[in-house]
Amino acid sequence: MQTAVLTDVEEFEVRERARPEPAAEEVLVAIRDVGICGSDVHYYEHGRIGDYVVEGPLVLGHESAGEVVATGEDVDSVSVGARVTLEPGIPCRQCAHCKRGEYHLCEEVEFMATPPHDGAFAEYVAWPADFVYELPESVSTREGALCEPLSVGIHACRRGDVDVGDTVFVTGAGPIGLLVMEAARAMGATDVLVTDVVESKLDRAEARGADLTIDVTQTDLATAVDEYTDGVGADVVVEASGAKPSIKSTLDGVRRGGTVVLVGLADEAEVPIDVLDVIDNELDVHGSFRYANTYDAAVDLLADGTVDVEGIVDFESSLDDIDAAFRRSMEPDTVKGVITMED
Ligand SMILES: NC(=O)C1=CN([C@@H]2O[C@H](COP(=O)(O)OP(=O)(O)OC[C@H]3O[C@@H](n4cnc5c(N)ncnc54)[C@H](O)[C@@H]3O)[C@@H](O)[C@H]2O)C=CC1
Ligand SMILES: CC(=O)[C@H](N)C(=O)O
Repeated sequence: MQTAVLTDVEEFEVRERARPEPAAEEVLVAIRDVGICGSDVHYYEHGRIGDYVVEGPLVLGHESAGEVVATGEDVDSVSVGARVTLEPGIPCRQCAHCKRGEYHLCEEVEFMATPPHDGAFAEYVAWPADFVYELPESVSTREGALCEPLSVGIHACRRGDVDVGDTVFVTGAGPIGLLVMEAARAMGATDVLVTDVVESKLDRAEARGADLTIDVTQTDLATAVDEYTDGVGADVVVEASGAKPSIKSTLDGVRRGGTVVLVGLADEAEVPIDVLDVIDNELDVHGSFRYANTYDAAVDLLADGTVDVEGIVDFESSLDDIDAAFRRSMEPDTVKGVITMED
């Protein structure tokens, strides 16, 4: 089978590898669509993300979906021919976190395309049957692949306890910010405010239903949020840019007693925030890391049309053109590219 292997910084090779055999509890999936995530692009450009260093050939890609073509002998939950989306993190299933249901916090999790674990830019992937989710007919494999970033959005909104009638303020209109916006709407938020520094990203957010978009290079964020909320502030702020000034500004947008959810990963781990502000205004500040127990909800939201992930996709490309696809993904206007493999 063909795989796109990252062999060096900014260097892919499309290589032949042996097709994997599914273990007893696994299914073999013929991959159809794989989204290109910011983290894939980061590994491509820099060969590392923080302490995760690419030390050998690595297959990137963790936003994937395809068709089951074989099942291991113990699998009865899914059949050959089913179209499925693959949840990319496999936990140990034994530790205290796994047993509490917070399996995304498992220290032993093996996450696709996070060194040393290979990802899904490959014709076939063998994957545990309990971490694939069947797609109904109305959901394409391209949409199925985007259950991954949608899951990040769902989890962030759950962390923020987004509720009916809330005003949610999202900083950063990349794929994650846009899907936080979609998830917040699905959970009942009535007003969604979005910031960015790139005009086309804000146009996209507006076209997808943001009630107010704020270009923070032109407009003072605190004033804009104040005006929109009659001086109250947003109930929930979700930081989805990873930009240091944006992280600091979350406290300017949230109401007293409100919640800040930090999703964006800053280049530097330390970003000073005003703790007196947090205490005085009794803010809840939550980290949000990946997701757990979100895929069923993501598939349902796509199936009934509550959430539209197609609107974040800019282009589709093939495994053979993966290098050009990654270069295009590095452009500031691009939100999401998808690698598609024909059957
Ligand atoms: N906590 C988690 O589990 C996860 C975290 N992430 C992180 O979330 C962040 C967002 O992910 P993507 O949407 O894929 O990234 P992205 O880089 O595509 O989008 C970030 C957006 O923020 C905008 N931006 C830059 N500076 C800004 C500022 N000062 N104010 C407002 N917007 C600003 C950029 O123009 C861009 O549109 C990244 O930091 C990523 O590493 C992504 C996935 C999972
Ligand atoms: C941080 C990322 O973008 C990636 N999706 C991950 O969960 O590791």
